[in-house]
Amino acid sequence: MTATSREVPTSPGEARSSPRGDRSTRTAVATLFRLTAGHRSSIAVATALTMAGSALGLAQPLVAKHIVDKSGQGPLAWPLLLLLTVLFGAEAATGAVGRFLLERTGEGVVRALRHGLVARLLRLEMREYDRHRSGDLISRVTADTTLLREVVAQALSDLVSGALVGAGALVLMVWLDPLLLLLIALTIAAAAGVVFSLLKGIRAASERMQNSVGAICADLERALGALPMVRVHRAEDREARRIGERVESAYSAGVRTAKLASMMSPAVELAVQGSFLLVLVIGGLRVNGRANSLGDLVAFLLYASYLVLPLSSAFRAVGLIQRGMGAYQRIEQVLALPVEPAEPVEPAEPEEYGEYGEYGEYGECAESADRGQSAKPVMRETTAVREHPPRRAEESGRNEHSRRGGAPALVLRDVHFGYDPQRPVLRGVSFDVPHRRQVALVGRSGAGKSTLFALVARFYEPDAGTLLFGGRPATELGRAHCRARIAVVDQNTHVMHGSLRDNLTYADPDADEHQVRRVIELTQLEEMVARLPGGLSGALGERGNTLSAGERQRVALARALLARPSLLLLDEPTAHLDALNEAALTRVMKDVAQECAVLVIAHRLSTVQHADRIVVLEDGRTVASGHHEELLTTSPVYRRLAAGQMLRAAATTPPAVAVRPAPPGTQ
Ligand SMILES: Nc1ncnc2c1ncn2[C@@H]1O[C@H](COP(=O)(O)OP(=O)(O)OP(=O)(O)O)[C@@H](O)[C@H]1O
Repeated sequence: MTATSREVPTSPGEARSSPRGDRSTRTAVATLFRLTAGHRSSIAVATALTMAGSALGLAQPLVAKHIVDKSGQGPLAWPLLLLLTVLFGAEAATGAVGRFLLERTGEGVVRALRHGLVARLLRLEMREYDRHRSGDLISRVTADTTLLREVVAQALSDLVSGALVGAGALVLMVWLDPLLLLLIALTIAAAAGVVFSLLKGIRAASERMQNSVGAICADLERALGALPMVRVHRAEDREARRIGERVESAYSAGVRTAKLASMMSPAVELAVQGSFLLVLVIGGLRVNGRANSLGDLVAFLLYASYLVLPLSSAFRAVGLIQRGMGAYQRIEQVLALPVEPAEPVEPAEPEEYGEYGEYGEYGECAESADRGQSAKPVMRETTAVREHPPRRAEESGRNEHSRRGGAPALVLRDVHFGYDPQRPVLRGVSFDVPHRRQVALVGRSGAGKSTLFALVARFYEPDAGTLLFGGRPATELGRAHCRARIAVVDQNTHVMHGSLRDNLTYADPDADEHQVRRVIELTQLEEMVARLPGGLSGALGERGNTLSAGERQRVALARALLARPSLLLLDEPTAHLDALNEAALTRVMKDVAQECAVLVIAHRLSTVQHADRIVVLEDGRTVASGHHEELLTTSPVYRRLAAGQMLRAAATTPPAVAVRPAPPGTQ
């Protein structure tokens, strides 16, 4: 079974139609069996073994009865004793194998759930990550499944073996002494009443406990993710208190679960001991009155233990299942979250492949560029990237076709969007990003520039309007194809724990050494690589926090270049750089823009001055577009931006003090 198969709801609609709100034990047991749908053969074998074990166990009292009855009449019946030993050994062996199979089933159920959860968590609709705390989501894959594993492994075997042995014992007890059985049944019914009255509380407490554990993970992640800020503001105690409250809440929910579960124990004990007492007293009286033999009493007592003990473990199993259902409910909530819908895989199109190979012909295009770019950097990149092989041999031929085809790399037509439908962020954005051009996006903070990037990356879908990639509607191309065309370097440059090489080749794991070295050279990371212990194989810390912000940004840019996108999205890539590095990177970007389309969010005059076109965003609308000088005269909004704080002057001098950047998340 996989977690995304029919057994667990995979969409909100399915989840709504599932009996999630129904908290009855019957539903819980039904859920447990539903979860084991892919393990039916193992369960069947385990059940057969358990039945065999039960039969072997049930035969023992009969043999014991004969041994007792015969011992009064003559010498000890050795063959019967031997038979009893064999029966006991065989029962133990079959029981052990059966139990192992059931426990393995429990592990299998949890494995499938974890696979399903991980697959789902990585594919949720972007809005869901805005709505949920990642620490809590992670705890559902770890803490909740761990609890469920214990429940499934233990409760399933207790339920199956308990039900089988109990049923067998019941039949034989009816045959031996129906009256005694009735008395036992009444005692058990009383215990069952107590147990079932406690189940709802156990489930609620367990759910509260798992929620608190999720909150602990989320709050701890919040604090560790912003540790420098926590330290600087001396908030360790405050954070510890905050997380401590969650710990207390988990503790009290755990204690309540334990209290309710332990209240079950006396009820179950009472049923067990009461049953034995009843059998002993009433059965003893009947032996005295010669209604039954002593052997009958011994056999009945043994059967009573076979009935009562498994039933008591079945009661405990039901309690355990309710605890597990608290955890499962949390798992099910995640499995019901909407994921990005699957889209049909588009057949390969000439335009598409052409664009991917373009860095391979960097130099050639630079030479044919008609915009009078400065020769020096272009020449440098000519040699640099000519050695960079196209991804496919046939691509270069298609490149020409695509370039002459001429559809812009990206077109936005009257795009509207709001994270919340009541609060639109984009209210009519239209512009083109032609191939081999650099378009700068400027606007005040909150104007919607990053939101636009999120739409281009298809993290969200526009409420209205159209996005076209290479002349084709984004919806027609499919998300994967749109994303394969782009690379993004944003302000939160994502550097992951792992080696520098892993980080650089993330988009293209098959990139060869030469290609990696070239992008390192392009982004001027050589010095950093030489300094890093282990060089390219050197480990970067969690979120790349062993690097400076500028280094992280250049690593992200190198990774983007290695991906050879047809559209490069840059969010002020020079933001963390000093004047020297800024100038170098600006040159690189200019050259990159000769081979692919570049859309750059700009906060600096130096960035916009190098752009082929500037698009001005104001209140979610494109209000002007053109060249820097042109806009200075035609657009009051742009003039304000350029004159005011929004477009910071190019850094002509490096910052006086190199500030060690805080890890991402604190920025
Ligand atoms: N995930 C989100 N959920 C809800 N609202 C959001 C989300 N991201 C951004 N917003 C809101 O959308 C608006 C536009 O934000 P956006 O980040 O696109 O602006 P921006 O132009 O990139 O700003 P800046 O220049 O400061 O980075 C803001 O009002 C912001 O609060």
